[in-house]
Amino acid sequence: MGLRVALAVHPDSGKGAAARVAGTVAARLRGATDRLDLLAANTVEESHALMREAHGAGLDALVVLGGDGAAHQAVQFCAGTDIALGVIPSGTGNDLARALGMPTNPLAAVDAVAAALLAGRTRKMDLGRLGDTWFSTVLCAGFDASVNARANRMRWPSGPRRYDLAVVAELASFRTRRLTVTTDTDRLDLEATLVAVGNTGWYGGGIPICPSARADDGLFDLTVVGRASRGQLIRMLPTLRTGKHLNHPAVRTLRARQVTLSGNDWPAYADGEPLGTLPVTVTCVPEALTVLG
Ligand SMILES: Nc1ncnc2c1ncn2[C@@H]1O[C@H](COP(=O)(O)OP(=O)(O)OP(=O)(O)O)[C@@H](O)[C@H]1O
Repeated sequence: MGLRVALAVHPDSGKGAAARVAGTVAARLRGATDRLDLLAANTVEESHALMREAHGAGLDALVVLGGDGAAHQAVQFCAGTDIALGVIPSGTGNDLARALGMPTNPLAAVDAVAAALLAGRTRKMDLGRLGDTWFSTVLCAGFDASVNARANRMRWPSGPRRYDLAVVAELASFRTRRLTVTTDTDRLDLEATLVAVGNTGWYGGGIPICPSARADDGLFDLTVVGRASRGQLIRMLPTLRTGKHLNHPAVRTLRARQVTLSGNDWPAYADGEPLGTLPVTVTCVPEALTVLG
């Protein structure tokens, strides 16, 4: 039996960017496989059904063409299996692709994925787990999750500027809340602005919120921002893009295998997707995912 690969496409990702390159991406991947199934889905449910079907028929690798939301769906299928995940970024955020060091151009990325398939080049990465749901990048709650929710609702603009505008809009209404962060080694009780639990470093389209996070150390890196005035937050915002926010006196960092966030009912977002409300307990599962490249 030869190399069997499925290409999961979320056509809408990146305002239709995925649909525009899907044909070329499929053609380039086909050359590196013995069989390529195209799974183009316009709803999450349809995407899950197609992935389940392909999975049942035996699959060596699942390559996803889309943004972090599409990758999040594919991770659910590959986690804890031998099916290798390839990520070809064509969304607005692409933070998993960034963490994997994939080229940002989808055509360059497909060439990298095809080369990895041909060479059988895979590596393992850790994943976060919340109940039955896996996440690959950052779980966040508080100000950043409110920004994420608002950015998801916005139709304009596309790209990272959408997050910048959502930040400004959320600043006007956001209130700090009591938060308890309990890890296997620490406990913090504080009036908090936000908390980010990073398996990898970036969220929001390239913001290095947990700049020291590594996906192969079996640990989460946490960034917790305590009480900060609107003025302090505004001054902190530009430093988010450079990782300098960690120097701010309101910022605490922790490293842990397991984390419980409690003390309020903030919504939690992971990989840019809503994952319920606090309290949540998340665990870093070492080497839970095989990735191509
Ligand atoms: N096949 C699919 N069909 C419909 N919706 C999907 C599919 N896959 C994922 N989604 C959902 O669509 C939303 C946006 O998709 P996606 O993240 O791929 O694109 P994006 O928003 O352009 O990129 P990014 O998340 O990197 O900013 C996500 O909330 C995701 O859960």
